[in-house]
Amino acid sequence: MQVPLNADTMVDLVADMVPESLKERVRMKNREHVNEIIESLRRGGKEKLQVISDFDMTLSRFKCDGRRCPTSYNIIENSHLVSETCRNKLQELFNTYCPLEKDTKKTTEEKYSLMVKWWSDAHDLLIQQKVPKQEIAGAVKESGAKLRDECNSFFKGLYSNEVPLFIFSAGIGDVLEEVLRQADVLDKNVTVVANYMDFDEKGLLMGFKGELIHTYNKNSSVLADTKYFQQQSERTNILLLGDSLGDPTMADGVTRVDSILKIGFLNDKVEENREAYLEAYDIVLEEVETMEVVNRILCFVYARN
Ligand SMILES: Nc1ccn([C@@H]2O[C@H](COP(=O)(O)O)[C@@H](O)[C@H]2O)c(=O)n1
Repeated sequence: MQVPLNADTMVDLVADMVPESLKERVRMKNREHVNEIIESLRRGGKEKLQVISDFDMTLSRFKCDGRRCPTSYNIIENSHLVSETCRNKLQELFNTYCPLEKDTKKTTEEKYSLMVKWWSDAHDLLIQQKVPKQEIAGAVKESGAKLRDECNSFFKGLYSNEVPLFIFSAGIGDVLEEVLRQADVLDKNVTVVANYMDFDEKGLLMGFKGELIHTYNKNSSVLADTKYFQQQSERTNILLLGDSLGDPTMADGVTRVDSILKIGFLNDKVEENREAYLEAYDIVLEEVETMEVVNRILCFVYARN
């Protein structure tokens, strides 16, 4: 259900943030509230802003030319770095657990242990393959992984306006960093927390570092080093970007939040998932492969002087 804007009291900023071509695919449960948050982000300006984003299927594309794009795990899984038997087992895991991950009828508690099992089994299989560090860049190059349209402007805008970007991902850190490096957007304002590979002295995968991060523990519980958010303590306005129902908790570790705008990319099974996404996010972008709406909001914030 969409709440009508009270035209007497509020300028409809959202109208300027949504290009005509995307109007039908941008939804909000409460447009008035979204207007209020955007206005309050603008008042704080770029100095008060920090961005927290998921990676797979949020910064990276979900589909390209009608075909699914790979996640950071799929990039390794589809490459020559794993045997065919291993690939089949990883795909079996994906086919079993991905629908459970996306199931909006199950609670987070119900999904939690299933996700731990998925990630742990996949890590075990990858470790058995002794994936060589040296060959990750080649696998990324050949993978067909792509960032969303207008992602370059998104990254470069944040960098030139000195706005920090925290990428909080349950994907493979080494792989997603390489995707960003090859797109030439891995700048100094970007911090990544993800599942990083651990290599032996020969550069072969022998484990994963730190606590396992999966879709439903992307919150302060896995941020062993809380220094990052302490360093950003003056930045009390948050723009959060995600694609799953686990992503809205990514800002839980932020020391103080004045305003937060949560934007969710609903990539698949739109009708079925719409209600749950409208509950979880302030703005829902349905099958939208571009960062245009996000960039317009950011430009509006940068423009304050
Ligand atoms: N073995 C696996 C485990 C997870 N995935 C998918 O990767 C996504 C991870 O990362 P985010 O950047 O979105 O946090 C996750 O949503 C899983 O669907 C996978 O492909 N293979």
